[in-house]
Amino acid sequence: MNVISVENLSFRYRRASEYSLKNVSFDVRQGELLGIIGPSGSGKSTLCLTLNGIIPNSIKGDFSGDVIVRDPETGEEYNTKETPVAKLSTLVGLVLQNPESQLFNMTVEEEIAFGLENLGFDRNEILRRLRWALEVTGLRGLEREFPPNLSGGQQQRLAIAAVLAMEPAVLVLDEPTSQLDPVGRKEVLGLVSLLRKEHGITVVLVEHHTDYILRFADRVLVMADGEIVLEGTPRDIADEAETLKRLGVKLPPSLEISHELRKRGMMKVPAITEEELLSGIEYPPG
Ligand SMILES: Nc1ncnc2c1ncn2[C@@H]1O[C@H](COP(=O)(O)OP(=O)(O)OP(=O)(O)O)[C@@H](O)[C@H]1O
Repeated sequence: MNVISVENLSFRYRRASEYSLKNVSFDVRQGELLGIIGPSGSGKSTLCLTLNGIIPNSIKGDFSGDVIVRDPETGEEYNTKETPVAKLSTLVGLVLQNPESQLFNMTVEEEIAFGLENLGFDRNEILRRLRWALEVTGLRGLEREFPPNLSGGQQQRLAIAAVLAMEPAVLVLDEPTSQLDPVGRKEVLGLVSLLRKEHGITVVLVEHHTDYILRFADRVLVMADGEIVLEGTPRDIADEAETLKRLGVKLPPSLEISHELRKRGMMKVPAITEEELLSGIEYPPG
């Protein structure tokens, strides 16, 4: 089942001369981790903003095509251009690059409960979801902390907890690690893997660390200049190392080295991991 279907979507910001999205079509399948990569300015953040209806409902411009969100529980379909963002936000949870910009409550637990209280859930349901979100994101014990006092990785996990508490059908993460140090990055990507594997949560992840996407995504979209230029499994995408380089996508070291070795006839298939790199080298060249 597709939880989101994007059909012939084009979007140009007000006053912009160029379209930021050009005839983009793809689906998000229930339970998958869909990775999105592409050079800076290729339209990844703009695309994320269309998935929960911020574009075109709050950020206006020239919008054509459709984004359809399906509620997996009821099967109901919502066209984002006809549905308020408040409703869409309960189905598509969006987490942005900068955790600080998303946190505005005095304590961790208030931050997580905030959206639930606004939706009018009863006290028991709020407590149940609060406990679950704290547990999953590893924030138990920090309930009373002032969010700005948390580390970057904890803050981003809190932003994810606040969104997860709404029990959305899809979690959309727009470069959630770009403002974090390596420790924070590991915490957040570890959480993404856990959500996908142990909780079956559907995740759309924009990440410029291609390494993680190629290792752990189920499917990958590559964007360039507002278009989807490649779509496939991580293996399919790794096979297009030359195209990725041309587009300005930074390759993970194993893929970069295996790409060079393949050109020299010293490797047959691209290596995503170091293990694949080490076991795939052929010498003398075949
Ligand atoms: N608010 C805006 N108004 C006008 N143009 C914008 C706006 N936001 C983004 N753009 C333009 O839209 C295009 C796509 O930008 P977008 O931020 O979606 O790309 P991106 O792939 O997410 O880049 P990055 O990896 O740097 O975040 C760029 O040309 C950018 O300048």
